[in-house]
Amino acid sequence: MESNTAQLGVVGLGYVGSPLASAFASAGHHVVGYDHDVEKIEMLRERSRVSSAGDEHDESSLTYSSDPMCLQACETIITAVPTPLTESSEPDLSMVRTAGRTIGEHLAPGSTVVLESTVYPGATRAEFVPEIERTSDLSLGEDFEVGYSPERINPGDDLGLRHIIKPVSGRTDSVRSELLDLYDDIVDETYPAPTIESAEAAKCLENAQRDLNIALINQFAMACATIDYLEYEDVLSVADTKWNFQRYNPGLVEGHCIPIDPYFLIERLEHHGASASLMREARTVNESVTDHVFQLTIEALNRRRERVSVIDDAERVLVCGLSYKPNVADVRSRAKQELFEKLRTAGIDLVGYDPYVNPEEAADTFDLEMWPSIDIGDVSGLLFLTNHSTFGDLTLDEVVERTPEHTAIIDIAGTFEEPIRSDIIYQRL
Ligand SMILES: NC(=O)c1ccc[n+]([C@@H]2O[C@H](COP(=O)([O-])OP(=O)(O)OC[C@H]3O[C@@H](n4cnc5c(N)ncnc54)[C@H](O)[C@@H]3O)[C@@H](O)[C@H]2O)c1
Ligand SMILES: CC(=O)N[C@@H]1[C@@H](OP(=O)(O)OP(=O)(O)OC[C@H]2O[C@@H](n3ccc(=O)[nH]c3=O)[C@H](O)[C@@H]2O)O[C@H](CO)[C@@H](O)[C@@H]1O
Repeated sequence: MESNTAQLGVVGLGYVGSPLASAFASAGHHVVGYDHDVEKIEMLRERSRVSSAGDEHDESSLTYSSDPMCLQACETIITAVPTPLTESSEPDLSMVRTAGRTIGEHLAPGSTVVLESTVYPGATRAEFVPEIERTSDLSLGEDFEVGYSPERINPGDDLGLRHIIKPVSGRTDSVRSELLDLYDDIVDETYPAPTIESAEAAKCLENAQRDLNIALINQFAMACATIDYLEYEDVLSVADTKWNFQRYNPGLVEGHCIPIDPYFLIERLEHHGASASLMREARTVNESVTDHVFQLTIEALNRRRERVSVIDDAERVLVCGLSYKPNVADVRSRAKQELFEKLRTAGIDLVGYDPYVNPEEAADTFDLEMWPSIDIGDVSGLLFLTNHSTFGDLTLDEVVERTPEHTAIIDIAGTFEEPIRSDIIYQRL
């Protein structure tokens, strides 16, 4: 593997940027990872020191810095900074613009800048490039070039960066060709996106489609709750036998992709006077699951109250599963924050249990006392929100044995598949 003398810069060393920097370094590139979070840089440097101690790993192939001057030596700069939503669910590209300004301040003429952040179609040229030009006094096309390549890594999945087709686009065919060669060093298959805008839009559409599919199942499952002869699990098990039925499960739709990316496309379509009603309705349905879960939890606790003689005023519910999806540690979740606020407002005391997450991070994120298992103290209910594989080791009988009598089990995640005993208070989505 020939060593590349050109320096490659990665701006934003999070879930996307950090693996990207490592992958390019492992492929022989000289990479500098830049992040404005000093603590993160120190953590990455320490991890790099520990991992390379004693082996011939060329530490110089990947260095980290919180000083943006490190970008001056870079011929290619890849940017992966956050693109969250505002409180009113509008795209917030402020970090993309700030990163553009920082890059512009240190951009060497003749360089190529690539944006990987998820943005609305048109944003690379409309929001990112102008900031680079503003602080660099350089002109796109004359002094530097730009490209866009969406990120499709799937946290918690072994698929990994290398095995996911990577769309790559550039301002010109020649820029795209150079970037395809670059990304071919780290992924098995790249795809030449016709334009930057097609790559930006594809990323949003992929996740909007997933959101829509999940919304269909969520709306059907919530409807089944009012139809006594329909169990949505039964219906899904039958539908799943059709060769082209795509299986989705009902639940809280969380994370930093699916609940967010559709809004980038909604904003852009409506900006141009087109309808995005289907995507909007899917978001409305999926966001309504939070209140549905709240109602189910209260109803289950009320059913418990009818059975227990002594009613303790402050009922306590143990939330099992705090990460945004199964088998990941990432607790970034707006839906759970909203759900917990509703439950606390209703006087419910919450504690948490999740073997996958960092307990301090979860405690801090959700203001929760974290328990190391399900039977640390008295509870009125167990609320299963994330279907971690390890929860599959629990049986309903074991849960009943290890918790106080008449504990309500609200199984939103579909953790338990065994026949439900009539003597326990059990609620599915
Ligand atoms: N996390 C995923 O699984 C995933 C998947 C696909 C796409 N994406 C997209 O990739 C982008 C990055 O997401 P992420 O999950 O890696 O975010 P993250 O929050 O994990 O990491 C972002 C990093 O960027 C740094 N940063 C922010 N502004 C900066 C600036 N101006 N200069 C330097 N560093 C800066 C932050 O300190 C942080 O370390 C987002 O647009 C996201 O939608 C994420
Ligand atoms: C690069 C990128 O953008 N990658 C995305 C990433 O998305 P992600 O990490 O956000 O994970 P998702 O799996 O989409 O889950 C999101 C939320 O939806 C809930 N959910 C899910 C399925 C279902 O049937 N019912 C549900 O309720 C789940 O619990 C969670 O809260 O990986 C997906 C492949 O997994 C990709 O396709 C998708 O592009």
